[in-house]
Amino acid sequence: MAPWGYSKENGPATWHKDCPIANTGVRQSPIDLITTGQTCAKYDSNLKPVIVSYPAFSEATFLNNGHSVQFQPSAGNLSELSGGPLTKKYKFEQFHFHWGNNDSEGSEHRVNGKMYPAELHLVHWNSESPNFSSFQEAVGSNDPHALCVLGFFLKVGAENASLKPITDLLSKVKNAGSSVSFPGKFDLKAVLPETLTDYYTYDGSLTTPPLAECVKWIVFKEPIEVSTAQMEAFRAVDDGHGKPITGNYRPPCPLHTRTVAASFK
Ligand SMILES: NS(=O)(=O)c1ccc(C(=O)NCc2cccc(F)c2F)cc1
Ligand SMILES: [Zn+2]
Repeated sequence: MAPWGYSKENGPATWHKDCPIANTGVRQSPIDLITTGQTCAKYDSNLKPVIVSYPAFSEATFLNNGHSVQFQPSAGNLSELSGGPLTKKYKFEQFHFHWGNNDSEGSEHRVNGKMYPAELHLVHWNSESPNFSSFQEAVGSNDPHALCVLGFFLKVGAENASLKPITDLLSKVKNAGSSVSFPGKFDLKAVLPETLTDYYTYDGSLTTPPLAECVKWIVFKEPIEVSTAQMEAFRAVDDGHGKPITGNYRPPCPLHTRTVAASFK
């Protein structure tokens, strides 16, 4: 089978062929985050702010893998995540984005059915587990919280100066499979809202094959602003079949018996 993607021929509705968990899994991601009514997110006063320690990355690769663009620092990076719903410390692995070809679609998670134009995923793995000692092993470990992904919605507004080094690099990785070593330092902390207090959290999966059900998801309520020009820069990145990547987002999956917790009222 052709490698998975987001077209009619290889998109989310076909992934079950190589990845049965797509249809049989009961903790698949993304989901629609419902804030009122029966199955809505439930306020949990025990949920603490998320704590990130992201010293500026000095060595990293920026890659177009044909289904997203990904920023991956060298293995030595010391960036860590803790707090929030987590009981362990997590190591930063990479960040990447999901986006649409217009401002009314693009995010993977939705809020009461509303999609944002894009979503940023900061991927981490549990560095304190005795069962694995790398990201790859964590994904394959069957540990329900082997990974923690922080999701941030992007919305169109003012130019985001902190993300400019990334959006300015998109033209350099236009072709699928191309990568560049990131020039200089990148301060990821500056991209995020100061306070990481208001978020939804639930147990889910990778949103792309192998769709492993090993992710503690933390999706922040407050979107990050980017300019129209910055959004357009994502939409010019190619998918390896001579077309721009437009709509590299999976539709929402059934909640099943899961509950979503909210750290805010
Ligand atoms: N969108 S998301 O945040 O849910 C997500 C995060 C990471 C990956 C990933 O690393 N895939 C490649 C990969 C690498 C090593 C081992 C794997 F199993 C694997 F899928 C996929 C989806
Ligand atoms: Zn993602």
